[in-house]
Amino acid sequence: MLELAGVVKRYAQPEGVVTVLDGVDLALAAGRSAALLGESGSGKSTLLHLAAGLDVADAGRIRVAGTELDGLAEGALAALRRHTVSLVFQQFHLVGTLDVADNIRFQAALSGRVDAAFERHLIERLGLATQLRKYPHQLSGGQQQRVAIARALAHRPPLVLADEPTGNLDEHSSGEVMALFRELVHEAGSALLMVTHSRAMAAYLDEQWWLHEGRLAPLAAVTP
Ligand SMILES: Nc1ncnc2c1ncn2[C@@H]1O[C@H](COP(=O)(O)OP(=O)(O)OP(=O)(O)O)[C@@H](O)[C@H]1O
Repeated sequence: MLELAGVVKRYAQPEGVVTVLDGVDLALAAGRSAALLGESGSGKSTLLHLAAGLDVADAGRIRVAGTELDGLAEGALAALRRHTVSLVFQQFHLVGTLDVADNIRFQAALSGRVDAAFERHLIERLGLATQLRKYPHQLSGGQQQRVAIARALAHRPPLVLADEPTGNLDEHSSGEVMALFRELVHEAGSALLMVTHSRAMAAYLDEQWWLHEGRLAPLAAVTP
C-alpha cells in the first residue's frame, strides 16, 4: 500500500542545503501499521508529508496503492489525497458545525466511497453510537479522537497517516485509543504510518522504525 524506495529530500537552509532524508526505504502492506520515531528535526513530518503527496521528493520513488507520486500533476495529487489517503492529527480537526454522524460521513462522502456497514461497525467499536447527535465541543478529547479515527477509516482508505494522534490524551485514554486504532486499521485493510515520540504508543503497532541521519532503522536495533 505504501512503498518508499531511496527517497531523498533536501531543504535550502541559511547554512546551506540540508539533506533531511537520505535514501529512505519502507514497504507497508495493506493492514500493517508502523510507528515512525526519531529525534526532533530528524525528518519524520517531512516523510509523512511526502507520503501524503503534500510535498515532492528530490529523488527516489514513492508509491501509494500502486500509484507512483512522482510526476503526478497537482489535480491528480489532490484526487489521490481525497480517495486514497487519510490523515489523523494531534489536533482532531473535527468540523465544529457538524454533529458526530456528519463528521464521520464527511470524508467518505467526499471520497465517493461510502461503506455504510463498515461505518456502523466503526461507530460501534469506537463506542460512539450514543454520541452521534452531539457536536465536537460536547465531547471529551478521547471521544473527539475516536470520531477522527472513524472519519479517517470510514471509506477504508489504502493509506492512513497519523501525526502524534494521542498527543492530547492522558496515558490511559491514549493506550485504549491506540489499541483500537491499530485493530480498526487492520480491519479496514489500510496501511498506517504514524509519527510519535512515544515508545509506549509505538509498541501498539506492528512495526517500529527509527529515523536518524536521513535513514530508517528498526527501533529495536537502536539503543534507547
Ligand atoms: N519547508 C522547509 N524548509 C526548510 N527546512 C525545512 C522545511 N521543513 C522542514 N525543514 C527542516 O527539515 C528538518 C526536519 O524537519 P521535520 O519537521 O521533518 O522534523 P521532525 O522529525 O518531524 O521534527 P519534530 O519531531 O520536532 O516535529 C528540520 O531541520 C527542519 O528545519
